Amino acid sequence: MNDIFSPGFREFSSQLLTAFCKGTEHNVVDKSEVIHLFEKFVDNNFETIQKYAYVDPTKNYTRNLILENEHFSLMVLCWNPYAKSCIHAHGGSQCWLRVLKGQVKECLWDCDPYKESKINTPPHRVSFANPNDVLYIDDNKGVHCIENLENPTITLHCYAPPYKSSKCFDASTGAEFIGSSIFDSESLLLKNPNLSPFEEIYGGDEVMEDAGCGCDDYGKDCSCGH
Ligand SMILES: N[C@@H](CS(=O)O)C(=O)O
Ligand SMILES: [Fe+2]
Repeated sequence: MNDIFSPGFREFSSQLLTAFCKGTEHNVVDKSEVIHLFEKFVDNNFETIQKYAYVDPTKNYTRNLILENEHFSLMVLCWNPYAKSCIHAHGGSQCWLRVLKGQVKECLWDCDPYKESKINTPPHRVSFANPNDVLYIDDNKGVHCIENLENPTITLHCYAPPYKSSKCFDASTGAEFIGSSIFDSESLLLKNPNLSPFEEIYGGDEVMEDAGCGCDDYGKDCSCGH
């Protein structure tokens, strides 16, 4: 394991590895076990994780890899205000997203990504996730897009196993295309010349206000538990 990792990272990484290796025969991991590991790790290592938070102000969102092995990848994503990912599947991986700072809106289409060639309906479900909330998705659950509202936002993602490309759908036409997952930084090595630390661009550690639950937007379920 690389020396840049703090003891907290090493412990978390080895616990994740244990969880992912023991999986089931279909290689599917107990979601709640990973959520529990996320909670423990983030609560004790918030400042270390923030060191990975680099931003390219010209992009929707910036992808910063912390670590990757054959079982999982762990990354910090930084979302500029009003950034949005395309509607996408996750290449067969299980995905956990925890909000560290700010807020995200998730639009979910409850469909089989590999049977669809176009997605041009409103989402089936919309949820909002605030600091400490965890969203989970895999291709059986459907496809999603993540949107950031006005607050600059940082999220921690884990994908098991890692995926390099996935099926995406154009937000305006609904047409499918393949998107590649490119990293702007990898284990603190900057790959993109436009990167600056999140704190330099958006300021320090002021507590972000809980923007509340917007589950009435589409009158459907909300994962916030309201
Ligand atoms: N899955 C996306 C982020 S999100 O929109 O869930 C990615 O890895 O880029
Ligand atoms: Fe995603």
